[in-house]
Amino acid sequence: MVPRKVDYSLYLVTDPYLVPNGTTLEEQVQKAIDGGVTLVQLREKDAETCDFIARAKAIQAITKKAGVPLLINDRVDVALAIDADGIHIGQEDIDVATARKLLGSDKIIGMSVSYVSEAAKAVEDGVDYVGIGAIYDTATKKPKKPPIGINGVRKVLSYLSSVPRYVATVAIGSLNLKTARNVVHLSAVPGRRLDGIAVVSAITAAKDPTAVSRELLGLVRDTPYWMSVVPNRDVSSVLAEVPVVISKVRLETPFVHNIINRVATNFAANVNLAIGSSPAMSENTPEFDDFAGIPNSALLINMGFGTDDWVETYLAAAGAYAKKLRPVVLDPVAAGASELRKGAVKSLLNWCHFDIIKGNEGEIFSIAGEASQMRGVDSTSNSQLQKKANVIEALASKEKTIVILTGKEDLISDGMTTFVLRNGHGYLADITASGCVLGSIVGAMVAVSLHDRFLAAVAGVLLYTIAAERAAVAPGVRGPGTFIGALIDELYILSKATADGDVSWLESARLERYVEEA
Ligand SMILES: Nc1ncnc2c1ncn2[C@@H]1O[C@H](COP(=O)(O)OP(=O)(O)OP(=O)(O)O)[C@@H](O)[C@H]1O
Ligand SMILES: Cc1ncsc1CCO
Ligand SMILES: [Mg+2]
Repeated sequence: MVPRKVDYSLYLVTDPYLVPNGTTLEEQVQKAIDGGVTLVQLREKDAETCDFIARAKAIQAITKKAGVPLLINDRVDVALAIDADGIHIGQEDIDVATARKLLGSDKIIGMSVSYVSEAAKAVEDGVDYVGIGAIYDTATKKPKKPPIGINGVRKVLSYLSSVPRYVATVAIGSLNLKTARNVVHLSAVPGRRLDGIAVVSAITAAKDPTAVSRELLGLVRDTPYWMSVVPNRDVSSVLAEVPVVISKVRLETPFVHNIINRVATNFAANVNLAIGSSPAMSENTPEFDDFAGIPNSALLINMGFGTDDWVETYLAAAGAYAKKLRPVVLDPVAAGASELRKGAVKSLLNWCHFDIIKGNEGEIFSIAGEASQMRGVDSTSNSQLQKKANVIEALASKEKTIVILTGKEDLISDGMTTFVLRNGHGYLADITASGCVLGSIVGAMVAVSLHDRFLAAVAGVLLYTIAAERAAVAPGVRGPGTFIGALIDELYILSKATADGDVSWLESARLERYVEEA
């Protein structure tokens, strides 16, 4: 028999304990289907068999009317009793061969998997789909295994792309409005992406399951802006747009939420004001949703200080901005300097998407898994340009991000185009937090230039490094101390001049497109 075509895009998995007071599971399922749920799994871990079957019949009346398939969790007998469309089984449940024999070839059989080895077994046994997870820590089910994150999904998808038979995939485990978009689109590997997401609490416990379902379906189906890269960018056309971005910051006063270390806090806040953006420094989780909801907001995560709960704070913040479809910049300060930092960056890249990642050579190489000479928070520069360019192109492609690698020369890549920028002044390496502050400037730029993050990065670096050149020779500047004040002044002067239409300062821009020598 030809397998039926199932739409896995938005797969509701029910949990009777999560239904809000004053409503019923049946009502929640109906509302979820009204919002676009494409597949339903009835999960009743504690129900008596007679109650399970009664409820299954009630749910089936709803799903049948809508033409949505209904699967039963774990219980082949219940599935047979109501002639459901299939079952979902876990690693410790009935084996696939027995289930298939009982159900027949035209029923859907799905299985939970966490690793490639489990996926391989499930494929061999003949399942129709695998539920990959748990992606995040999930409150709805006690995790038996550590959550696998976006990288775990990538591994299973890569494996499945090499299998001749098409086995469908959904991700499961804390998929919600904050996480779904990143998981679906960031986990994609060449030739293969998730068919959908399985959602438990975000829909079952929702006050408005229709609205949540509709929004989740959009996140699954709509390709986010960060999946597409403009090919063949040339210096002159990017340069022509730089003043537009810098002016927009001054005119629109974007809100830049900095989660930043105490060394850099005051400097970064003043620099934001100098270029016309509106800074807020906060690590207070309960206000993140409000901040993310401010129009033209952007988030900078600067992991300068390692506190006990830092990763949780960063994840909460990145999630809040992801939900509002607002940009997030990562400054992985001293990313390779300690095991703690290596682990933190790894977690962040496994759970979140970043629009821009900015770091010095040591930091970026560490994230990319490349050896470098880095020690402490200082960068070194003994890699060849080519090596740097190759590393950041690969990192940008993989993470669907823009990478800025700072140093005497700054390199910026979107994975396809790489620019080398040669402005700046040695004083920038003699003061603390010069890199941190650049991260905050780039946050302001990307807040007004979401559709072109590469341009935002170029605009931020040019404004900052040319301001530094001018500050270094400004009257009264004698060294790093006086330089800091002059740098803030020059950022203010150049930003205002640009908004007033005077862009002559950009004539000193020294940048070129990096082209690998044959
Ligand atoms: N020797 C230099 N000459 C010119 N510009 C420089 C030089 N060193 C750094 N810069 C500039 O300083 C800025 C910060 O880059 P850098 O690589 O020093 O960051 P960082 O080491 O992460 O800084 P920090 O950790 O102090 O915040 C960039 O804009 C870069 O272009
Ligand atoms: C010096 C220092 N220590 C932690 S963060 C920071 C600022 C520069 O990265
Ligand atoms: Mg430095």
